[in-house]
Amino acid sequence: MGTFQIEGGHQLKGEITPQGAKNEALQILCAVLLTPDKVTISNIPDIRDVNKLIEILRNLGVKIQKLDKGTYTFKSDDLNLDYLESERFKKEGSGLRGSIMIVGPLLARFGKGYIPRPGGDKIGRRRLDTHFEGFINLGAKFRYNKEERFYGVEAPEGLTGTYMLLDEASVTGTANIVMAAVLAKGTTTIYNAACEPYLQQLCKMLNRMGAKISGIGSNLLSIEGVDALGGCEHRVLPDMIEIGSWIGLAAMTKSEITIKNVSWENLGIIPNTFRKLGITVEKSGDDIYIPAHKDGYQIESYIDGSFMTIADAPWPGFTPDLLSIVLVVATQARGEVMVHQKMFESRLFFVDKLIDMGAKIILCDPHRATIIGHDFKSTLKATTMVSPDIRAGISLLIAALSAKGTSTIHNIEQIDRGYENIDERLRAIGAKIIRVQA
Ligand SMILES: CC(=O)N[C@H]1[C@@H](OP(=O)(O)OP(=O)(O)OC[C@H]2O[C@@H](n3ccc(=O)[nH]c3=O)[C@H](O)[C@@H]2O)O[C@H](CO)[C@@H](O)[C@@H]1O
Ligand SMILES: C=C(OP(=O)(O)O)C(=O)O
Repeated sequence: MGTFQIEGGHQLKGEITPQGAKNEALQILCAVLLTPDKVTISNIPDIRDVNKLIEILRNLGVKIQKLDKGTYTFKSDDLNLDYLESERFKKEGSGLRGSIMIVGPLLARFGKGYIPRPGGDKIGRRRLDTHFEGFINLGAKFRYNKEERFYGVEAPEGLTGTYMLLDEASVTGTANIVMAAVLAKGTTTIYNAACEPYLQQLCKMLNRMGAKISGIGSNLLSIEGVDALGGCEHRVLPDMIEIGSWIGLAAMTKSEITIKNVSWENLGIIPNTFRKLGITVEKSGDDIYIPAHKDGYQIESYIDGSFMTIADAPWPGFTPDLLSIVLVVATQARGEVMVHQKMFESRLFFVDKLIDMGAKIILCDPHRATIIGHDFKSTLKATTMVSPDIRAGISLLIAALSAKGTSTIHNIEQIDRGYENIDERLRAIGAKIIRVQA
C-alpha cells in the first residue's frame, strides 16, 4: 500500500495541464477490438486503470505499439480468444470497471464475450443489468456463473438491431451496447442512452471507423449496422473530472492556478456548479483561470433564499464523480450547502475523515450530507487517513493540502487509478507532497 505525506497550508501557484480523460480512454481502448485495422489513439493517460486495460488487450493478442507519451497504435487482427476463458483473465478482468466494455465489441465481432465481475470503486451497488439486457435485446444468449461471478454472452449467428429503452442511462452500459450494435444486422435505437462527452467521443470515433450512428449527444441514439469497421485516429479529451478537481484544489488552498487547454465546450455544467460555491472560474481562451480566493468564497442560495443543494444526475447533469470534491471545497466556504449523491449509496462515508479534521458536516443519510463552511476562520487539522475510493482520495488530498501540519494518506493506489503522476504535477505548482513507497 503506497502512501503520500503532505505538508499542508501552502499556497500553490502556476499552470497545470489536465491528462486525457480516464473514462473516455477506457471506452476508446475497448473499441479497438472492433476492427482488424490499425487504430491510433493519442492523449491516453498514464494511469493504473488504463494501463491495466492495455495489458488485457495485449493478452488478448492486440498488437500494441507506443509511438510517444500517450500515443499508441492498436491492431486487433489476430486475437487470442482462449485468453477469455483463462484463470489469468478472471484475475485481470476483475481489476477495473472499464474492462466490462470489451464484451460488446467481442460479441459483435466474434459472437462471444466473457467477463468476470469487474472491479472499480466500492461506492455502492454497481449492477450490470443494463449491459446484459441490451445484449439480450440484440439477440445474444446470456449466462452467469454465480460461484465464479463470471458473465458470458454468445451470439454465433450474429446480432440483430432492435429498439430498446434502457432501464437507466448507464455510462459504460450505453458504450457497451453501442459497440455491439455497430456491427449488428439492421438498425438499433437506444432510448435513455447516456450521453456524457465520453460517449460522444466514442460515437464520433466509431463513425470515423465507418459506423452509422446518429443522435450523438442526445439520449436517443440510432445505429445502422454495418458489415465491418476500419481503422482511424482518435484523440482523447482532457479529463473533466481532473479539471474539476483542480478547480476545487485552487479554491481550497487559496491558490492562483491556470488549468490549460480544458476543452470548455465539453465541460457542460461543471464550471457553473463550482461558481455556485462562490468560486471564480474564468474563461481565458481554452484555459480556466482561478484567481487566489484571498477573501474566501460565498455559497449562493436559491432566488427565494433557500438552501443550496448540489446533486448528481446523468449528463448534462452534474457528474457524481465531482461531488466528493464539491463537498470538501464547501468545508471552507462561507455558507451552507447540501450535497446529494443520488447515484451511489456508499460514496459519502469518507466525510468521517473530514469531520475528524475539523470540518462541520452532518451526514444526513448515506446519500446526503450538509456542510457548514468555516470561511477559513478555522483550518482543517492534519491527520492520517486511508483513501477509500478514487474521488474520496483526491478530496482527502485536497483537504490535506489545505490543512495545518503534515497529513498521511494510505492506499494511494486508489488515487493513482485516475490521476497521472499526481505528486510530481502538484510539486511543480508548489505543493509539499512526497510519495512513500510501500
Ligand atoms: C469507468 C467509468 O466510466 N466509470 C463511470 C461510469 O460508471 P458506470 O458506467 O459503472 O456507472 P453507471 O452509469 O452504470 O451507473 C452509476 C450508478 O448510478 C446509478 N444510476 C445511473 C443512471 C441513472 O439514470 N440513475 C442512477 O441511479 C446506477 O444504478 C449506478 O449505481 O459512470 C458513473 C456515473 O456517471 C461514474 O461514476 C463512473 O466514474
Ligand atoms: C467511480 C469512478 O471510477 P470507476 O467507475 O472506474 O470505479 C470514478 O472515476 O470516479
